[in-house]
Amino acid sequence: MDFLNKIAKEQSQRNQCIMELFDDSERASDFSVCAANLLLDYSKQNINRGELTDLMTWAKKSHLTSKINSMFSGDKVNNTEKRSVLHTILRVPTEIRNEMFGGLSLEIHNAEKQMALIVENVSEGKYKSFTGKTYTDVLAIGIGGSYYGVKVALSALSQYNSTNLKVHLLANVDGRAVANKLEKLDAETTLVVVISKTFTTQETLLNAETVKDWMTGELRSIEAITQQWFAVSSNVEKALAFGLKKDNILPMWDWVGGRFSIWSAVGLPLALAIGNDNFSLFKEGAYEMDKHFQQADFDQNMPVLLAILGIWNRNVLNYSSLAVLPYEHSLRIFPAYLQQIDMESNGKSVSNEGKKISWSTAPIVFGQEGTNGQHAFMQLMHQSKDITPADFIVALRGNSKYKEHHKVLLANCIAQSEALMKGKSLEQAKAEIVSDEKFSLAAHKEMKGNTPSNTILLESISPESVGALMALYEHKIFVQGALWQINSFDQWGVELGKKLSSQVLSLMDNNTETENDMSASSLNLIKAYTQID
Ligand SMILES: O=P(O)(O)OC[C@H]1O[C@H](O)[C@H](O)[C@@H](O)[C@@H]1O
Repeated sequence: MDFLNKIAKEQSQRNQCIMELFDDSERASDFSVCAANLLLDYSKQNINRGELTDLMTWAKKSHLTSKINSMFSGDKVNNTEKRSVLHTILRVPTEIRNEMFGGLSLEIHNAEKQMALIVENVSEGKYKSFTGKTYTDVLAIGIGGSYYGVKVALSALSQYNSTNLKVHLLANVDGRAVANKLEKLDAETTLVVVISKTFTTQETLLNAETVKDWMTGELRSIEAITQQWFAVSSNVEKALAFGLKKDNILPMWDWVGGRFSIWSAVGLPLALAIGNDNFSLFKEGAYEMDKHFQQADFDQNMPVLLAILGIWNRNVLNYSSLAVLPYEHSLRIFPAYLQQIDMESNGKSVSNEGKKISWSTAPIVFGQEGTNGQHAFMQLMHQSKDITPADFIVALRGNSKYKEHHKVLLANCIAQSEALMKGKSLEQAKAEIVSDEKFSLAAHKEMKGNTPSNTILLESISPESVGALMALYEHKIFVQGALWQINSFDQWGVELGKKLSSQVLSLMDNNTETENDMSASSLNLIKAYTQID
């Protein structure tokens, strides 16, 4: 990182205007790249050719190629947990995978077969419920990585739902969320999938217990659980102890990180909605991106470019956030999904060797559907002092029935990236003042501009394009972690809160034996709870 520190110092007085970079007439076409049917236009970034070339050279010198190979070949790149990171092999076509990974490939193949069979039999009504009914609904219980991937892909691909099953997700432990789901469901026709890699996650287990009580109450038999419930977990013992049938437990391997696990049996609820064929296409799209990522030169490599531009913005230009703005209703969950895969992966400050690092890592990722953001937080992006880089994501084709809507959507997407870059000078604002307006109003209308953005174009929303998009960001995050020299695949930072929540729970139950060193603030809050009737 010495190189980055050096250029960050040199750049501290940098006053480069993005618009001026377009004096280079080839910029728009040269600063864009296609892969897996996606197009990334990064010409609105605040970086010139020379700077980009220097960053590429730095990435090469930082052994990025060997780090990429290392991940794909199964080295234990998750060094704190001594695990390989191989979600990518779940997307490799079987014949190629067999050659590369032999025994492991067979294990994957068996899980795929088991999953495809469940999807086929449930959606075709061959698997019946405990009372002999055809399933109408699926309730998937899981949180974090056992939720976001499914959630984002389910909503992105809702137009591809090809079975008659309605899939519902339950992540939040809030009783209101549970009540809200259960009131819509009929125990006789609901199939339940518990997704938990560890099968120890407090929220998931409590939700699962409550749903189990509901179902056994409704159907008056514990046998319903053995028949109507499936689990996806690496902790078979715990899943069995919960009451699940061995044949109904699908594997989750320790070499697949939770937040990268949608490609495994964790994708079961998704496949139950979109069907086996669409699920395969979803993986194929991701595989296209994997091949591109492994083969393309860095200056034509979409994930590498996205990662390096993010590092430029974070570590050289010192921008601390990233707005993710899908101009696409079906991608509305994408910012929330990215928050997990980006911030949980790279929100760290210790190197792989366990040393404190001096550079910043993951930006604060936020966002929502772009059109809605325009009428809310984008005011800040246009006029506050801080610069917020943005990723615009949009599909060229929208809903075929409402073409005019899609034109307006796309127009807004392009206009916002233009406005963020161009801004409006005080002079321009003054020139717009009409005679009965106060001249001082011009200052309020000035817009800072010079805000960098990427635009990612999908031809249309499809299983392949959504798969490719998700793989693109997975790899972007991997590259950033590799260059920041951190482990993107652990999440020790979430542990303390979990431990303290057990202590708090015990105090809430008035358990006087509980050892604690809670602050007076927290003890007061606990007391407030214990005093309600
Ligand atoms: O799949 P599970 O073991 O239930 O874990 C669910 C989630 O909880 C953890 O605390 C982590 O923050 C997530 O990375 C993980 O995906």
